Amino acid sequence: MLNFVISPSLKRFLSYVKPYRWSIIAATFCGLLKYNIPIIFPWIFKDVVDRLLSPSSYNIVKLHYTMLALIAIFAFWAVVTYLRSYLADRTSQRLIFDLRHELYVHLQRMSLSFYEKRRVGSVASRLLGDISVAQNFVGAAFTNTVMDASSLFLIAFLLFLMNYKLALVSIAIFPFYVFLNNLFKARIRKTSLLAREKMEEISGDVHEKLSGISIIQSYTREKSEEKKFFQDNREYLSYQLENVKHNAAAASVIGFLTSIAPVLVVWYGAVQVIHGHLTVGELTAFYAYLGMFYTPLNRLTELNILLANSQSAIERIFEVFNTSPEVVDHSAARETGPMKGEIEFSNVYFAYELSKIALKDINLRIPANSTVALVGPSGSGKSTFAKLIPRFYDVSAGTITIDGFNIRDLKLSYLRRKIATVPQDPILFSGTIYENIIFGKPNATREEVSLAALSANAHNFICKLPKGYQTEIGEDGLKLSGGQRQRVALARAFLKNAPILILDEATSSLDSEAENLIQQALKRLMQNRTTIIIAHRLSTIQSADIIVVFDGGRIIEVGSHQELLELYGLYHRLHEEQFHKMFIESVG
Ligand SMILES: Nc1ncnc2c1ncn2[C@@H]1O[C@H](COP(=O)(O)OP(=O)(O)OP(=O)(O)O)[C@@H](O)[C@H]1O
Repeated sequence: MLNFVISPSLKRFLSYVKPYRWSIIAATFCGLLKYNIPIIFPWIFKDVVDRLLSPSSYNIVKLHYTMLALIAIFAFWAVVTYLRSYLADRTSQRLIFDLRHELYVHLQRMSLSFYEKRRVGSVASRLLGDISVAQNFVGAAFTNTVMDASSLFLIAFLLFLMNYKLALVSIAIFPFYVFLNNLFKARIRKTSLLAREKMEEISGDVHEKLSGISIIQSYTREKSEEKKFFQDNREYLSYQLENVKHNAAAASVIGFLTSIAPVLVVWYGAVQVIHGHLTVGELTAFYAYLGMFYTPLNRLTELNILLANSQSAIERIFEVFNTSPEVVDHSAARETGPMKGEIEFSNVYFAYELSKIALKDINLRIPANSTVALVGPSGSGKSTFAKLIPRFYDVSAGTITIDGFNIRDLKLSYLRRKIATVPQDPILFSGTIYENIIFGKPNATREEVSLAALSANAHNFICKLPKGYQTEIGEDGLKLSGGQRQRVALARAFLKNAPILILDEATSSLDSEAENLIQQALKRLMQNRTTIIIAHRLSTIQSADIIVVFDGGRIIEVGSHQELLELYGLYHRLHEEQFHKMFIESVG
């Protein structure tokens, strides 16, 4: 009935279970008592009935003692029941806690490439959903199997002990029961799986479409979206209806079998009583045991599904655990004290995938405290170049040094502490504005936070908010404008005060006042540090010390604005195009 293989993931899962083995053994032992103690009752009931029916052996004092003893036994049963549930559930909850914690720690260390290959929702579902499903493995495999198998065995033994012919009659139904039960379960499982997969697809879709509702409305796609949802929903309905059909059939067929089993017992048993081969007490006990047979039998037949589900959850969890971060510290990685910020790329090549090289033969020296602007057509490699500096990816060939040290020889935490990144569309987390700014330096004082906000031109707008720095932002809080978000992000970078700044210029255009405030803040932020700007608008970077022009993953021009214009190359062309566009926009 049970079929599971000990895969490497399962082995690793079991290593998490190991510290709790004594609790699991104790829970299993209590479970054995919990499920087997009640089996005493029909046996005693049989004696009581038989003695009552034969007044010669009637002993009222013995009856009282027996019943009192039974109450005491059931009081003990209550204690082991408590212990069984408490120990088993406590163990599995602690196990989930350990696993979830370790998985989260592992996820935090995973390299960017890991997240780029997966949907965040699916990673989160492993952290939250799969771990809970895996928990069943402990309950089902370790405790239920032993408990249920032992009570089945004990009941069958008692039945045969009382009357082997009646025992054979009573279990004659079970092979059919197990066969039909498995048959229906397999069908129900198949349709439930299809339904669950469909629902996953639908919820992914709904999530995506509702987040992008403005696009749907502006392209007036409501009707076609409605139609697509209707089709998906109908497909889901058809799986569910199929399921309903199987469930109903299973309830009727299985119900029929479980109802006729006692009828057969009473029928054949009554004949045996009439012929004097069986006492009434024994028949009553038979009847009661038959009822007790179904609970463990049912659970054992369901165990396969439970084990299959929890095993696939375990595989999914350990698939993440078994993926190691690509970018890691080597054993001799070190910190080197204050950083000046001179960056040098030497013969750097980089490919996200083997077949496609994103950066080719990059050689560039960026002096400390200079401002370097990266320009070039979309997809030419600017962002990739910037991502290599904090080692979000490791170079495929060549070296990158900072102050003469290969960045691979520096501790990752040290390297990243020395680099502040301001992305195009800054990410602010749910929480207060204060918490968002202090993200840049968790031990900063209030004065440092306000100073950073002042430098980022954010202090004034924050003070005007109803709760100032303590205003909640994010999903349930205040929605900040694009410009305000950027200034909060700049305040974060001011607070971090790192010697290297990587700035991905925002592409979305802001009104001129917001733009001015940001430009002023940026000028301040760029002072006295090495700044790398991924530029999308050439107008803002003319004063950069070095402009680097990328095309097709190569650096094709390097120089100041004036020098590059005089080259009449790609920069000149891009510059002409942008100014032409701006001119058309301003007159049109
Ligand atoms: N995570 C990734 N996985 C695979 N390929 C990628 C990834 N990110 C970028 N690329 C590819 O690498 C090349 C360089 O992309 P990159 O983002 O560096 O260009 P870019 O110059 O910054 O472009 P843009 O100005 O549009 O942001 C492109 O061909 C792009 O398709």
